[in-house]
Amino acid sequence: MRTAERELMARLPEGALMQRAAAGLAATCAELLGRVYGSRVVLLIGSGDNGGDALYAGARLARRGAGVTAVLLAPDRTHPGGLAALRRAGGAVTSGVPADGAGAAPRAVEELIGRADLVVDGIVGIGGKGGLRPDAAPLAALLRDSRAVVVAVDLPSGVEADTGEVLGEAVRADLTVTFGTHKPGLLIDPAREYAGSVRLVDIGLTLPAEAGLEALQHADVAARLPLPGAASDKYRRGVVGIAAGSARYPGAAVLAVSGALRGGAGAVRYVGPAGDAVIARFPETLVSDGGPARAGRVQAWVVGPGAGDDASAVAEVLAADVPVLVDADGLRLADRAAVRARTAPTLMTPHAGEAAALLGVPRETVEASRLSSARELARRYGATVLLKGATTLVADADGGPVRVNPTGTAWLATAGSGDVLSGLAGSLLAAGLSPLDAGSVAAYLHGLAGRFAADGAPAGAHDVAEALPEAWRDVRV
Ligand SMILES: NC(=O)C1=CN([C@@H]2O[C@H](COP(=O)(O)OP(=O)(O)OC[C@H]3O[C@@H](n4cnc5c(N)ncnc54)[C@H](OP(=O)(O)O)[C@@H]3O)[C@@H](O)[C@H]2O)[C@@H](O)CC1
Ligand SMILES: Nc1ncnc2c1ncn2[C@@H]1O[C@H](COP(=O)(O)OP(=O)(O)O)[C@@H](O)[C@H]1O
Ligand SMILES: [K+]
Repeated sequence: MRTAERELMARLPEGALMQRAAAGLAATCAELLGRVYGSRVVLLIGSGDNGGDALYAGARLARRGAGVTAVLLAPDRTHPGGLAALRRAGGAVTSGVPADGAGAAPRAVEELIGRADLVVDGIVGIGGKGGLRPDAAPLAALLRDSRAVVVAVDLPSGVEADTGEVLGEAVRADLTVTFGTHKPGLLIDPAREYAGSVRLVDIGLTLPAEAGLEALQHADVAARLPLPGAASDKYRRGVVGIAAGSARYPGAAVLAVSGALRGGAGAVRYVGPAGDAVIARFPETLVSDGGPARAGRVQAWVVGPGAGDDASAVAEVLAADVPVLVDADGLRLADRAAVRARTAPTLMTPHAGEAAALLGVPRETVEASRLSSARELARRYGATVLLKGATTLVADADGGPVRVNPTGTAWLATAGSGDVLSGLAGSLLAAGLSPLDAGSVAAYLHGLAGRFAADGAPAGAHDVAEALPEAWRDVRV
């Protein structure tokens, strides 16, 4: 962002970029207010350009008849042009600095925020680090109890722009207006949750071709879906092997197969102790006795869902010279050296708890730092890692762009939905997708299917699997 901004700024008249940002911001605020004239708007203003954006937007609203007051956190270092514009437009200004530099915001500011219809958070944007400082933190705390709509400028102040971490107090916004491109902090939890809905304002930047973080869209997924052609047969489409389930958890096998049948492979082979349950539900499954090594040929393996303590199946699968997806119990049973020694691709699909166990850190650490956790796991195991949870991330071992899934929904937090995902992703691997594509396309379809299956009401994992064809069709339109 900074590089792209510098290049563009050098070619444009001074302040042009900020005016574009402010115009987009003001338009969104006006839309949220409905009636601008007579509305009460409070601007929270830090010392940088983020505050400048907010001040210019505030000036636009004041010219349309809003009562606008700017609360300055650094009265001596406020963006001068923005402040002058607000004053010219008839806006008011007050200090937001706590009496002793920390603690509570001034009483007058508390009252202002209490009466506001809309608050614009221009405390800090991409220039901030380390959570809000003690002088700014009380303002974020005040917003939590306010009835006003909170609009964050570029990012909710206090979240880490590059990682999605939240290191201390941060603003919780209803909506964030961001400029140029989405920042990781708007896409990855926990920060994502602070942003509310996100609106992107194009300010004319030329962005680098390769980003640190990528989010597939419908067209990207459609282009990666394995579709049968005239020359296809079931073997050419790919056979996926599922080594899952146990006497205790036969359902995991059924659910993994249900995902695999809807992932584009031409056939699904099942090995394990839940063959009867699988056949009863899905008669098209090729069930074989004996371990993975004695099953027929497959183009990819899925091992682990509900597998209990069968370490031998995991070892046999890891020894196979085809792409392998390791999930759930398989992650616990897999030997790290055996994973690292593999020459065919490996895709690991831990949730935060499993990732924490693999990294030797508490679960909360993984949840608080998803991006670095996924990258670190991928690096340590020399594998592609799909980290499940509120935000699903897929990281390759080579450190290239990480894929963030934009379709997830909390309705997916239901037992067995991860088993569906692993079957689905394994099927895509068997159909020839790279682990990065298989993982991110699977997460995308799975998220959509979760939304379709739930549609505002709880859905079980089997409902998610049954909604996968609808997700395919939706993506292909
Ligand atoms: N460049 C452009 O063309 C365009 C840029 N745009 C906009 O500019 C924004 C970036 O502006 P920026 O670089 O001035 O930084 P910014 O985010 O305002 O914060 C820096 C100030 O905050 C302070 N501060 C730091 N950490 C803090 C903390 N934890 N808690 C509290 N305060 C903290 C720190 O203060 P200091 O350390 O000096 O005391 C510093 O002065 C960007 O997000 C976008 O909105 C758009 O207009 C489009 C065109
Ligand atoms: N809060 C959430 N928001 C979005 N998706 C979630 C959330 N919690 C869990 N998920 C998704 O639900 C699935 C759960 O998988 P997993 O944890 O393996 O459960 P199980 O082992 O019961 O199948 C994953 O795809 C995960 O990304
Ligand atoms: K902000």
